[in-house]
Amino acid sequence: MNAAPLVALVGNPNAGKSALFNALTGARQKVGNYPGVTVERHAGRLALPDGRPVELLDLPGTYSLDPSSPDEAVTRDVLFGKQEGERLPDGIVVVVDATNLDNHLRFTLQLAALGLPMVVALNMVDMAERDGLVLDAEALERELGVPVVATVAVRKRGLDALKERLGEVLKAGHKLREGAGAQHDIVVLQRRARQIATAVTVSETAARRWTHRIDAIVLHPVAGPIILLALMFIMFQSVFAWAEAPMGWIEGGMAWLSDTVAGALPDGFIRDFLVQGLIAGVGAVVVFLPQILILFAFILVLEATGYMVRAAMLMDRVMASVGLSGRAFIPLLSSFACAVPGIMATRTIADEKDRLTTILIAPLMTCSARLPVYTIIIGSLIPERSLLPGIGLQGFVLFALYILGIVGAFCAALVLRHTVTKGATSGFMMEMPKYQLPRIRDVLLGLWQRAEIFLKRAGTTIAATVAILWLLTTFPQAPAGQKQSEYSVAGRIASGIEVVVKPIGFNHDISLALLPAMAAREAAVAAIGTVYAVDNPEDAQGEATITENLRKRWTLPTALAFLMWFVFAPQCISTIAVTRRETNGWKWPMFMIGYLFALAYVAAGLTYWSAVALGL
Ligand SMILES: Nc1nc2c(ncn2[C@@H]2O[C@H](COP(=O)(O)OP(=O)(O)OP(=O)(O)O)[C@@H](O)[C@H]2O)c(=O)[nH]1
Ligand SMILES: [Mg+2]
Repeated sequence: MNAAPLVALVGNPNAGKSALFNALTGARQKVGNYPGVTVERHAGRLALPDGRPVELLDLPGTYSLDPSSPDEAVTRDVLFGKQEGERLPDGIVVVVDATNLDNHLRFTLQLAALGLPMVVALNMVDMAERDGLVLDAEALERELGVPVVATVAVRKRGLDALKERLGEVLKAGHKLREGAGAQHDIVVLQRRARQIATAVTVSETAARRWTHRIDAIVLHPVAGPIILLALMFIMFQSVFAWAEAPMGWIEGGMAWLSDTVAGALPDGFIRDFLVQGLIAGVGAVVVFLPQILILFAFILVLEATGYMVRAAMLMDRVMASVGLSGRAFIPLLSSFACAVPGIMATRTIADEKDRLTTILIAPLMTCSARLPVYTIIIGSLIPERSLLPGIGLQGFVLFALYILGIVGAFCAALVLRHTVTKGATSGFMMEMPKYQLPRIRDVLLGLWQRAEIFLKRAGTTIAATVAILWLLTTFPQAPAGQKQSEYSVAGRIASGIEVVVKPIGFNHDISLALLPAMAAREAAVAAIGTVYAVDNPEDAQGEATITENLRKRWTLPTALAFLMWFVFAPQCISTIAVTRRETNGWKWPMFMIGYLFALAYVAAGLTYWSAVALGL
């Protein structure tokens, strides 16, 4: 006697598979209005209209056939007959949520390519109707080439038709085409899903229509990446253009504070320490607050509108091509704020080697602590010229440095994935949220948090670093004719470092800034400021003075080499510490330090010598 045919219920999480399973079999599987309710298979029985029995399997929801978590893997293994003790299913019922058609059709398209006997249950049509969304099930059937039945699982609507169509396809039967459905490019899948969704939509609300129209542009194969690049470009131009005025106010405030403290205290060590050391050092960093806030305002707004997920999707192909998991996008994006939360966010990556690769390249994303260093060097030594009307050279260089970090990270990932962290890549799928106008309150709250983090750092790590640095650069006092910045303890340490970094064009100022930059990268700016302050104590302090001195003491090749160093070098200690914690040992942080220093040294050296050769 033949066993009853086996039919599996598959689909995205929260599509209503378990509800449909219960309705069809009379079982009582747990249903819940959130993804991931069902985490293992459940079997039940139903009778087709002609009386034949069918064994029905309820499976965990999954976004694709490249599952990223163990419960999702159950679904794939069942479909490919790889699940132990389970036979290959004779057919599948794909459950899609009618209110979320384009997201769910992505997976449906992958499944259709398998060639198994298949019926689509267009579920939750009641919810769709309530939203003013009318879908044409017959048109969907034509587009997909498989039977489509509209259902409302919770009201048992459409069940008879579903059973009827299931009986038909089981009778007809198809063979499983192993390896078919290999369309892994989710942007392509998404586009096809969107086309179908648009074709079968009879009417919809204005909000949904807009989401589709915008997506057709921002996910377009050519326009999409251009828009993404343009947005990033505008972001970096604005960092320079809009920050100027508020930076001036902060400078003014710091100058006032410095004058007030200097006026209130008698000449001597304490006054110098406070004015030249602490206030000047912390002030040199705090002025960059507006730039950091502008950068984050952009990122927060893009996140809130729903655009970031689209950007992730656009990047997925690039990420996959260097062997990174699509899930790495969010941790890498957070690393633009700081690598520490970025590295912690890699915990969402299930595959160990994927995760390790992401951790190792996270420090290459340009964290916000590099911004002050970049902008002061660029502002001082890159001429303020227009490349094109409205496009400044300075903003362009900043943009290029960010891009360089990203390119460097991708190259590193490619190499790592073929050597130390060899392994297969898994794709990813994400739910596409509707577009929304960002809520001002949320954006302001996010900015406030960033400002708090930044100012707290300035008041603690950076203040401590500049205080120590000032002491080390002030003592011992240089005899007449000797430079204080060279004679002092810090100066002598720097002279030692200089031996190593001179070949890549670094001067004594830079050598002195490298150590405090390990505590916090921004401290490099403060360190350079301190050098000029101790050498010329009678000069005014602040950004303008640093700029003037930089122009006098640095050459363009040196400045470029220094920028290059900051793109690649593994600086701050916190990143190293969090890497140690997340990888449970010293092996990987050591490896990270080693490869990043090597990269930084070579990149800075190449830049320096090319710039010299070009006569810059
Ligand atoms: N209005 C309406 N709600 C439905 C329908 N089908 C399912 N639901 C509800 O949608 C939610 C998700 O249903 P589930 O059956 O748990 O979804 P699932 O696909 O099994 O989800 P996972 O097990 O997480 O993959 C539940 O709150 C159901 O009550 C439907 O046709 N109409
Ligand atoms: Mg379920």
